[in-house]
Amino acid sequence: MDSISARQQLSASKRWVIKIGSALLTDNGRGVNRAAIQNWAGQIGALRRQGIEVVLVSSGAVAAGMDRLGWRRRPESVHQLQAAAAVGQSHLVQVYEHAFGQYDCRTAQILLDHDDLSNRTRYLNARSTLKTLLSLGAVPIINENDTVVTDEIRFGDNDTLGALVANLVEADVLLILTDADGLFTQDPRDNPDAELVREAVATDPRLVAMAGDSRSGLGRGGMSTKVRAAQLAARSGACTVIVGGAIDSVIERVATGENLGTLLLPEADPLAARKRWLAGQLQVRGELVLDAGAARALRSQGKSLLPVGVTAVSGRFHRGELVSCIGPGGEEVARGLVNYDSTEAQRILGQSSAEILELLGYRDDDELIHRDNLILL
Ligand SMILES: Nc1ncnc2c1ncn2[C@@H]1O[C@H](COP(=O)(O)OP(=O)(O)O)[C@@H](O)[C@H]1O
Ligand SMILES: N[C@@H](CCC(=O)OP(=O)(O)O)C(=O)O
Repeated sequence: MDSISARQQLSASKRWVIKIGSALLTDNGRGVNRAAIQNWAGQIGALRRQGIEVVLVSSGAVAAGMDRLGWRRRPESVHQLQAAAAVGQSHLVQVYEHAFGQYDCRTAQILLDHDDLSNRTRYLNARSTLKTLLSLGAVPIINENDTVVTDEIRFGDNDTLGALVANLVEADVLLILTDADGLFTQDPRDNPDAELVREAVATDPRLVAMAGDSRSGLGRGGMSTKVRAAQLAARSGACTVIVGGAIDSVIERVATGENLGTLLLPEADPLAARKRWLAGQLQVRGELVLDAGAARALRSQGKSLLPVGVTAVSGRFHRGELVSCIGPGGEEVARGLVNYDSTEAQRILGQSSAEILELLGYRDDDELIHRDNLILL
């Protein structure tokens, strides 16, 4: 993929995770930077009006708490860090709520820990809640649940959390806003000759060697966790952009395809990467039996699965879960994320999509499974 088409693809994307780091948010430790938050909220509001959904992953709780408690240096003790996070987090979300309120955007606070994403039930719950919030037009604001995590269950840095959230909500883009203009060939603070990497494949092993640690004393990961986050995000097909959050109108400009910061791309075609990730990630919750025409439409015509081509439904599943599509001869044809739950699927099977509204009283999608969410086997 060349640079122009990859950048243009950003402008066509529909769901972004935006991660904002501590150094940027707290203006290097001088309390929460309200003006910057106000500015990003305005830009995110503009994205939403263009139809792009945004999930925010915001750091800054510890740094904001330290400022409020009058602490100059980041404490060593876990309990002091947790206390600072508790003080800072409530202040942080209050600033966000006020800022987004100016643009008629609702916000929602979500605090996650590692268990929430590794435990199957909690993972699916988190995913459904986030998707529901997005469908309600709210901007979820996520941070690690610092006050309860222990070292064993810590994500450790919000770059990783941002990438896992991008996987969770199947985002197209992970935008990491930081205090450097992007990934440089060496840490630009020590090396004035370091050059900005404009674009690379996320898994390129040279990137990890370029990326160093954090210097601010506020941020945790530095560039190395950002590169690793891009690799994680690429697994579900997301592009990552690492860019300076203080650049004028940065979010809107990246969204128009402007060549800012560092673009890190998934290796394969993003859709193929995402489908591979889906296949490995999720458990099959049920089965749809297809008639011969539907099996052919999926296999050879690259079509979506419509209810009219389904003859039977088994298992209990929710909207968004993975189901298996079985051909009329009993062979597995495909797997995909289903748009209706098992009860709804029972009621609309064999019917044309035009009947969905009458049968269910509402119609979310015409397809039972959209072809973008289908993996042929
Ligand atoms: N190769 C590199 N390119 C750019 N920045 C780098 C590089 N290596 C290390 N860094 C450092 O990473 C810092 C950003 O990471 P960090 O302090 O964790 O920020 P954040 O709080 O936004 O996560 C930069 O300020 C920079 O000093
Ligand atoms: N959960 C922590 C985040 C720490 C962290 O990862 O910071 P950063 O490297 O600036 O994104 C906080 O809110 O302070």
